[in-house]
Amino acid sequence: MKLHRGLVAAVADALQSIFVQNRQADRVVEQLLKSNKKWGARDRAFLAEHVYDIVRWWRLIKYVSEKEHVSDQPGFWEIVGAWLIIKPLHLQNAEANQLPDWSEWMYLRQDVVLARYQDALAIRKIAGSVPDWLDEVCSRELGDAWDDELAALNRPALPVLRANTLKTTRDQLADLLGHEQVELLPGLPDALVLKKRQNVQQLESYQQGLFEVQDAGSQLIAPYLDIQPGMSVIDACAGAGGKTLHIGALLRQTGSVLSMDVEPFKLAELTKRAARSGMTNVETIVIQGLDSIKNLAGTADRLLLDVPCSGLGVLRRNPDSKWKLKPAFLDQIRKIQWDILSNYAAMVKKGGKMVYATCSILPSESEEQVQRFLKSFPDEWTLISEQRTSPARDGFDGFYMALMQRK
Ligand SMILES: C[S@@+](CC[C@H](N)C(=O)[O-])C[C@H]1O[C@@H](n2cnc3c(N)ncnc32)[C@H](O)[C@@H]1O
Repeated sequence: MKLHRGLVAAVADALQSIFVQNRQADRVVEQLLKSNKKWGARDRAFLAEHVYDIVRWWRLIKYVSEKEHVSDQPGFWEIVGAWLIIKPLHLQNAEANQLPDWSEWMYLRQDVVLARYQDALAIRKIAGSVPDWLDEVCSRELGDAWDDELAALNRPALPVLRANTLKTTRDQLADLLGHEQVELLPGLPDALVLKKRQNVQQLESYQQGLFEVQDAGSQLIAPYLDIQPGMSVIDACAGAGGKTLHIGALLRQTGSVLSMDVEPFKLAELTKRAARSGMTNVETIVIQGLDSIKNLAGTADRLLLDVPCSGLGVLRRNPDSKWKLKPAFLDQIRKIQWDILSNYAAMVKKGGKMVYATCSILPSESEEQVQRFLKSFPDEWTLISEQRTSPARDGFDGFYMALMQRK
């Protein structure tokens, strides 16, 4: 594809917004696409793909362009140029681009970039493009499995849809979207994978609430609660409601769902999404300290704790979090997870069940928290089962879930 100066400049500007102004990659791309309505489909795809690829391979590209130690303004044009040079070697089936003779690339030496690329391949944290501290933490916690997980987390994920069974079935949805566009996923009764990336949220079927975009790993969590009709379910870290909506579909308008969070704006979004999905048995509560939890002691048949976490299981979708996460945040978030698990469990009735879930590949946020909980409350709680999805093994995002029962 012939390179257009305007598009390359837009990629460089987007990187500046992400790395200098610290903005979220998906927001930056969305805004750029919205404000450049004249770009055709190929241009739009070029911009989105190149921004995400460069964010994903940021450390590797800085290394090959000899900017490894420039943290502030590394020269975004040269970064884009270096990526265009190594991309055909680094990604399968990537189109090669002839770099035009533009002044911004005057000092970019193709031979140096290619030689440094070969050197980089021998150093995991550079070839796999992760910060030193993250490579150390993951390698310590996962051992040899980290190599494969890292490789899988660096592959972009295709969008997975969940048919909203309050309004349709998976087969009807596949008919509507076109069978050539989608694939089924064995073991996930409501899931469809889109064969090609596209903005499905613009489709009328989405506006009508016939489906949600939800990764396959995430679609395993609500069913893990073992929900029966008529139950009262609390989703205590409900956010904008991805799992609340799935719980609603499993309850089939029987029973009730109480969705809680500390962020009112997320619950407001949840309420809108629930209305679109046709779910009528949901209420929301903004958590204001532990009193909100104590008031609900012993009221839930089922409790979902989809706790805040590092998000290291979903790096395929949010590659910029590799650069935004900090070690101190990990310590802080583990403490919050423990506070939630040890305090919120009291909302479950005797004999009721709870799922503790994370989208992290780290045992310290997942298995180890659950083990600590079971050791701290041996007379009250028992583990029924636990499960992990692995980006390397399953091709899903990396989720963890543990099902526990109150004695
Ligand atoms: C992993 S996200 C939840 C995603 C959501 N369940 C979904 O499926 O879309 C974790 C949520 O926990 C919320 N949170 C953070 N601290 C909390 C706390 N102390 N109690 C309850 N929720 C909390 C965050 O605001 C965030 O929405």
